[in-house]
Amino acid sequence: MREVAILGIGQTSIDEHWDKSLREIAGEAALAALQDAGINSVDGVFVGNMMSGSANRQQQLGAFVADWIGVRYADAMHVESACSSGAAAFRSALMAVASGFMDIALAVGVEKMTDSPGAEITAELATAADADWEAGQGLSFVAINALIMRRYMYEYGWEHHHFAPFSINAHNNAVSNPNARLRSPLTEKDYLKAAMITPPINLMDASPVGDGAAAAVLVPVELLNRFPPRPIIKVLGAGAATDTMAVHSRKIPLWLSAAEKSVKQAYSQAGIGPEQIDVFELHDAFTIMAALSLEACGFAEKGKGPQLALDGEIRPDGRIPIATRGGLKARGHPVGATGMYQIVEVVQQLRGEAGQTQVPDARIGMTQNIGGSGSNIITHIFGRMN
Ligand SMILES: CC(=O)SCCNC(=O)CCNC(=O)[C@H](O)C(C)(C)COP(=O)(O)OP(=O)(O)OC[C@H]1O[C@@H](n2cnc3c(N)ncnc32)[C@H](O)[C@@H]1OP(=O)(O)O
Repeated sequence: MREVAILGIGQTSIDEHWDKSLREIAGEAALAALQDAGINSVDGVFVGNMMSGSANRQQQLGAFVADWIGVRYADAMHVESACSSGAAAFRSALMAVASGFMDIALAVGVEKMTDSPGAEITAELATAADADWEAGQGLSFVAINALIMRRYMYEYGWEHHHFAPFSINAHNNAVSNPNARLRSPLTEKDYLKAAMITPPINLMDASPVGDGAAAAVLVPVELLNRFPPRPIIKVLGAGAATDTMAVHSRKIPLWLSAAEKSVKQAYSQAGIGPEQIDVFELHDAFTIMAALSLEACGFAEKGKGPQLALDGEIRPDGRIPIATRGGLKARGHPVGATGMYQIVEVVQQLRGEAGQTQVPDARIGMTQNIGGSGSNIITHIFGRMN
């Protein structure tokens, strides 16, 4: 396998982009990544997306995006893995470049959710759950996560207000991110008085829907000397694992086994452990998911995730900074694009380009993108080499 580096990154703002089509959003991020890389053609295009078939009546996003950005005769494909489609596209591009199948690959994550009315978005999102045993019984993603959070609070003795620091950290970090969906700071009082959606999850525990795209260009490290000098950000480790589709089939519903398995693969490839991670963009689609992800990745003991947040250790100056550009909670969660936003943001941190929420001396960063309720989890670790 060849070592792989990130040559360029690009992203759009996350918003209700009524003025832009699916192809325009994807193209904006892809062309920004090519421009950042200083190139105008690639060998392969991998496009992560979850719901364009139903929300935008458009499939075949590999050819669709390649055509729009003027890349002809490339190897191009659409990669779908629910909310982890973005990381799945990156992983596909990584395998193609690492194996030598291609030299330059473009990974794009795109989602244009707000073409659908709210009730339809909820139903489209629920296609990532088990159709027979969850969605078909009327469970939305908010409801599934509410059941998990309620059980977690009961088992480990936490109360709702103990989850506030996850949301406050995310919202406060998003204020200085020009691409974030929600850019207002948040206080504990705001968190506590937010509208209840599905108890115990209120509006400030949930990520918002939105439209956006993010992209990255991957090249083998051995070819970097063809390009002008730049900060070298290398992929140090990658892992992926699945779990049962329905949460009720799991022996331990409060433990993200797929996160544990995928992160172990990534740590092992990188030759490091959680103590070496300087910044972690995790999948805080709901505050409970942030707690579970921190535990499964070795940053907190089982049932103790909220303590890290209460102690301030998740802030940019803390032990394990998370959601440094707003996370899914406030940067936004255009589902199939989210995994690529996480990667772009970690690259920004390692390049020292994260502005007011820059993590001091960040050298190693990790991303973790969750599909379904933990049924498909993809982890990547990146390192700054110069
Ligand atoms: C594995 C996984 O990733 S699963 C996760 C998949 N994603 C989800 O399930 C999405 C969860 N979120 C949602 O479904 C929706 O955002 C909801 C239900 C929380 C809110 O939706 P709606 O009630 O339709 O909100 P609506 O779009 O009408 O917005 C109303 C206001 O709330 C704000 N808002 C909407 N969502 C959020 C949010 N999550 N946090 C904070 N503010 C929000 C809007 O900006 C708007 O503000 P304004 O009145 O100042 O303009």
